[in-house]
Amino acid sequence: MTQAATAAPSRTATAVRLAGVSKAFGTGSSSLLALDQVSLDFAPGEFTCLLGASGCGKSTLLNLVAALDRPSAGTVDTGGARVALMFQEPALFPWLTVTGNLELALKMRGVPRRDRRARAAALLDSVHLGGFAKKRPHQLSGGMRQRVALARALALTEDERDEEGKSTVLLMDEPFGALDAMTRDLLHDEIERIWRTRNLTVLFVTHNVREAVRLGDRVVLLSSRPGRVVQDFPVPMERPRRIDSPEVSALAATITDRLREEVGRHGA
Ligand SMILES: Nc1ncnc2c1ncn2[C@@H]1O[C@H](COP(=O)(O)OP(=O)(O)OP(=O)(O)O)[C@@H](O)[C@H]1O
Repeated sequence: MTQAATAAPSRTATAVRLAGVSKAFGTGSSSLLALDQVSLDFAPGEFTCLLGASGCGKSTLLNLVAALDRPSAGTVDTGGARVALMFQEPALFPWLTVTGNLELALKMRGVPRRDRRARAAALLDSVHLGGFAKKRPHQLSGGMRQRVALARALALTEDERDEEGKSTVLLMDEPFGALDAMTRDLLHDEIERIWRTRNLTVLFVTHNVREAVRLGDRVVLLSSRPGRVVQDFPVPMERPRRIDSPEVSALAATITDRLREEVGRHGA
């Protein structure tokens, strides 16, 4: 990840910048080009949904932004922002209580012991789970576990220094993919509220086109093998949006047609 010593003028308008990013796995004839020359800018506080057929490199892109992997070419610049990642599976520690899971994340962030209990309680309140502090993950529903996972992702961006004005980057890899439609609807409202109040820059991967239009300020469509940006759709509808509204359905239909074209082209 590029960490420039001095802030470039563009830094104020860009939370994450991918410039000419390619990622190949393997070498020689067995090498696979997962991402090819992807250039994307994400503004601070912007909610972007990434869509594409299976295998188009969406998770690879998130991994690069999280610095879990390095690009084969090009640069990924987060300007030193705090980056948190949330997956489809909540992956909580089953032997710890809900509070224990959050306190551990806060400890990893360097939050002093004396502050952890109160910070964990505040995080739990922010995802409306204040009454479940002492429960263990298996005692919660799937939706509740994802709320805890969201609180933990937010905990991983907490810092004892209160750095005003720095947008936190939250990477979400199909976080609601395993949930039923009603729970997912509720969590859409939750994530939208938290995104607004915390001024998060969100990169949200999904296979669900309506979900992308419900949530995103923009929807970026990627092609497969190699992953390239096919089209960047702005989502102009006012919030709050309903996933089953005619406006969301109409734009989702347009994007689905474009996605089908891409899938047809690549036989994915
Ligand atoms: N560590 C790896 N080694 C080799 N190939 C990989 C590796 N990680 C991903 N790939 C390949 O790179 C391509 C992109 O994978 P990636 O998981 O990023 O796609 P995706 O769009 O997130 O897929 P899905 O929607 O199915 O989750 C795929 O062809 C995948 O097989």
